[in-house]
Amino acid sequence: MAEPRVTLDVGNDGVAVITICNPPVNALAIPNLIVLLRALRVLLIAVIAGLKEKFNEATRRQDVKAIVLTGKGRRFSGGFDITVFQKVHETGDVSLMPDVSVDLVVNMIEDCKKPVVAAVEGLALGGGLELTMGCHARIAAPKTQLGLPELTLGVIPGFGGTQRLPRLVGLSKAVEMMLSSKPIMSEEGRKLGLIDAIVTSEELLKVSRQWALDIAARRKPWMRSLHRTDKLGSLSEAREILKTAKQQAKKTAPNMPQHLVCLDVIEEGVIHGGYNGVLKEAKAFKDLVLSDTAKGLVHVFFAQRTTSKVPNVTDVGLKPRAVKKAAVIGGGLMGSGIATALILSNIYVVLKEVNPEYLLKGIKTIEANIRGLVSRGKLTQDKANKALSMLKGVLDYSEFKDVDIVIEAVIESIPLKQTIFSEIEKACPHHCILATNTSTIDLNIVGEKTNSQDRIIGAHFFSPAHVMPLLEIVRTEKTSAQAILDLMTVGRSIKKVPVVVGNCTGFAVNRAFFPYTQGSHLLANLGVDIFRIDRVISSFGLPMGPFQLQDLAGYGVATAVGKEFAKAFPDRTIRSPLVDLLLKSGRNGKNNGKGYYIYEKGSKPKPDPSVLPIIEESRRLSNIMPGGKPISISDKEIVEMILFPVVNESCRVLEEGIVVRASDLDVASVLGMSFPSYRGGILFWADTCGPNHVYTSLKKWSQIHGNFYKPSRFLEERAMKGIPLQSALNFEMLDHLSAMFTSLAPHGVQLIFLFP
Ligand SMILES: C[C@H](O)CC(=O)SCCNC(=O)CCNC(=O)[C@H](O)C(C)(C)COP(=O)(O)OP(=O)(O)OC[C@H]1O[C@@H](n2cnc3c(N)ncnc32)[C@H](O)[C@@H]1OP(=O)(O)O
Repeated sequence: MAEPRVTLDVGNDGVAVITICNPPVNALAIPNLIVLLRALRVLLIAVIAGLKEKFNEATRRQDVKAIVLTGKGRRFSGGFDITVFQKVHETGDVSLMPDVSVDLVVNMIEDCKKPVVAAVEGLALGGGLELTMGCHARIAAPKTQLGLPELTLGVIPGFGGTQRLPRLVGLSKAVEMMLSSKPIMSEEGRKLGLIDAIVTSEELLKVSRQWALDIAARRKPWMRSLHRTDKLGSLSEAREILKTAKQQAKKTAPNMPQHLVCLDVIEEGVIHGGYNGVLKEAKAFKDLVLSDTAKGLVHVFFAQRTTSKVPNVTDVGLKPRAVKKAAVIGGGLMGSGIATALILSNIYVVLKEVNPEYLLKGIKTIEANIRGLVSRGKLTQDKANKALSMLKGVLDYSEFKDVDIVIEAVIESIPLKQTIFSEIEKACPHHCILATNTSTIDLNIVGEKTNSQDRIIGAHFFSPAHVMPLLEIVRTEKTSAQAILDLMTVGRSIKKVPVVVGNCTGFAVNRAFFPYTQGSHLLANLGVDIFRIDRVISSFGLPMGPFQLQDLAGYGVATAVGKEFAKAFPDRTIRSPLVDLLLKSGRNGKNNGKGYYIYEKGSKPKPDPSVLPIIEESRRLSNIMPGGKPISISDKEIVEMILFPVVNESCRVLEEGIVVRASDLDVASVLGMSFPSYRGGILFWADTCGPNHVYTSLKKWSQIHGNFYKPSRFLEERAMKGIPLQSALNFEMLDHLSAMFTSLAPHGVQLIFLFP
């Protein structure tokens, strides 16, 4: 028999303790369906139903004087069950959302005839925090996380949070908490008035019970948050705060409707009262659940967690080994960034360089990285000192005898890397993982001169390595599952999201995105203004356009990487004279302050008009403008002509098994290339455009502009069969399923595919 998801225990003191039991995070609902047939729709929202049932019972029972609401397993609740959003997205049926805000939080909890106290520990996020705000008091254990992160899922708080949080902590703080989605700790919550008392974990239930009895006996106030106005300030102050917040939101989150909707809903409550605010919130919440933004963000939420599941690695009973000491070879930009990330997570690091001068430079860069975090308030001075005490600079291998992992981060030279790997094979213990941070060189070549192919692995960080969240873990056919698992564990412990990928030129992210720069150069040579291209791509949601990105990376990188890709994929590489011309004219991007843009200290990059004659020259040399005239193109076409080739290459990456699943590439594109998360990642976005539209567009352009746009076989097949690129099903299975459901259709059975 299934365990009850909500329990009720009445003590001798007359207090009913209602406990949410839904590990691991006590999410507030459990749909128990994998495939839904519309005719047989059954959805069990067990926690919500359980809460309603237990609150009914506690209210009815004569022996109950007061109620305490808590969560099992030292985590109050991680909020509403996000898998229900997934079901809504798959079915388009918003009626799957249970009615909670008024039914449960207002009617059963806040307006309950008996006092209700929340006993909160670990975390109370989203709907979890909203339940507590419906209670008449909140007692918390120390260091409990309290937050409303709904905007990161493309929705707004939907159980009254937009109304009660401003009434408990004041409008400014509430707006900040909701728009940033960042949780606060219970200690801050106590100062703000969100929490009534902080007590130890051991005393939490005892104090909460007594608090509830004290309210019942009128020894403590019986507060209904929704009825309060004392912290809202005057109407004119509130209007000013909301106006400023709206202006900010338009600038910082232009493509995310949930920010402005959230502020409108808050405003409704301030002007027309909390209950009206709750009603408007419920409606807006349901509208937003169905938005493309919510679909993309919810997809990324689960996709990110799925990256931790790697077939034949994480499901074969292996245990990760401890990594306490690491060695980083090379103190350049990447090496020092990697070392920074490691020491920040308490991993002891020896940094090796070839001479004292380079070593000192590397250590200084690490110190500057750490200082930067302190000055931005992201790290305390104590933690900074602790991190720096974990670092030792060395010039030889004598410290390598007890390291658990080596990460090599020297320049991209095959002979140098081969020599280093032969040396570290001898200097390190047998269990040590031998990792390289190469972004282009085949791992089999790097390890060719060793007998340790099973522990050779790629640890591909993205620059700046101590900031960017993605870690591509590159495996060859010979890399052992244990080495992969160990590196995944190191990655998570240094707060990266590890994505396991296969070995090929550029691995997953750089390979998928190599057509990004190429496509933008093609458009430039076809006569499209480069600054317009950058503006359009930024409006689409990338942090900067392709030309500004190239300025940032430096043209030397572009040339070196371009050569590798031209060698690996000659059939689909475009040759543009533009970068050579820029280099010849003494430009090297942001590095030397001369690029497509002008870089002045303290101000934003400005388009540099003196680059235009160089672009004209590139157009003249490439000579691809039809009839010698610039093409006419819409903003939408600019996005598509630059990003559809990326989708096309992503399809090849997927088909070749370089990534385990399509959603891994979505996560990698978001975390490694800053592709907008609200578009769900590169392949998810392509599915929203429609594989057939992507295919027919590429085909049309390939007839005009050549092979660069030629659709891949994988894309063609998916487009022809109308199958999403995200779908993990193979073509044979789909043929079989489609035949099966064609035979069922006359009987009125409609399949809702749940593409994993
Ligand atoms: C109406 C309301 O206003 C709407 C809402 O409440 S929307 C939900 C708001 N809540 C959130 O956004 C919180 C989302 N969750 C998190 O941030 C993090 O999971 C956490 C901080 C709670 C815990 O983090 P951590 O300990 O690292 O565990 P994490 O790996 O993320 O999660 C553990 C498992 O719980 C699942 N999970 C976490 N929160 C969940 C939720 N709210 N719903 C469903 N599943 C959830 C994860 O998918 C994961 O499942 P898996 O093991 O099968 O991959």
